[in-house]
Amino acid sequence: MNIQEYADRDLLAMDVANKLAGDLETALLHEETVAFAVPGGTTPGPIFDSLCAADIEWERVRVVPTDERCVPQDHERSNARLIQERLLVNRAASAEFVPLYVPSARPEDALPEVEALIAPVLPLHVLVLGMGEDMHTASLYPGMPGLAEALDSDAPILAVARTEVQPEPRITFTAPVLDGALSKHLVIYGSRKRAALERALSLPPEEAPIAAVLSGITVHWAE
Ligand SMILES: O=C(O)[C@H](O)[C@@H](O)[C@H](O)[C@H](O)COP(=O)(O)O
Repeated sequence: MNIQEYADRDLLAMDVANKLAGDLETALLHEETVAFAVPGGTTPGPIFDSLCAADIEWERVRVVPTDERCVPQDHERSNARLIQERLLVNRAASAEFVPLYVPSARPEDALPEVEALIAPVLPLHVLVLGMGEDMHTASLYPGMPGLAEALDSDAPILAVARTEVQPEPRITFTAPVLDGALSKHLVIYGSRKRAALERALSLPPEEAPIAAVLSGITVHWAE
């Protein structure tokens, strides 16, 4: 793991967008199609705003969420909506979006259909993650039911029940899929998340799920 510090969040967003464009371009030299996994939340928007204009062969890029809230794509909490509105515009509009959520009575009922959608996309080539102050990443939360499975499952995705910290059920990539990405980036802002990351270095993934994906990752941090 290496940490790159930035003077402010704007500089971070522009530089990370450039680095991601470079990673995607490199992957496109070796692969016919490239899988690019991105998080939801409040952090990635400005990076997307810069990255969407990158002059790369977006038509060969498949964009997939690292995790998804089980809500309709037009819902304000949908990661698919965030990605469609902020990343898949401008030149990046020609990329293919692969959803992690499809409507179903229960999230777990949709897993076979979603797995069929993502199987041709895997493995992940370029990955961006966020992290909460509780050291969760994607929808892998400390102490959540099913975390042990999510940390070492052979299944690429899991349905995660709603908890007090997340108001809706989710679908998430499992830790081995995220950790196996060829190029991994974590973007965090502020001293509290920086301290949480430092704590995670000495904790097991069961207590700090981010610890399951830190090998070889580049951390981008601004206050
Ligand atoms: O669907 C999500 O919410 C993300 O995938 C989640 O893992 C996010 O990256 C962290 O919760 C950090 O969120 P912020 O960027 O809002 O701090």
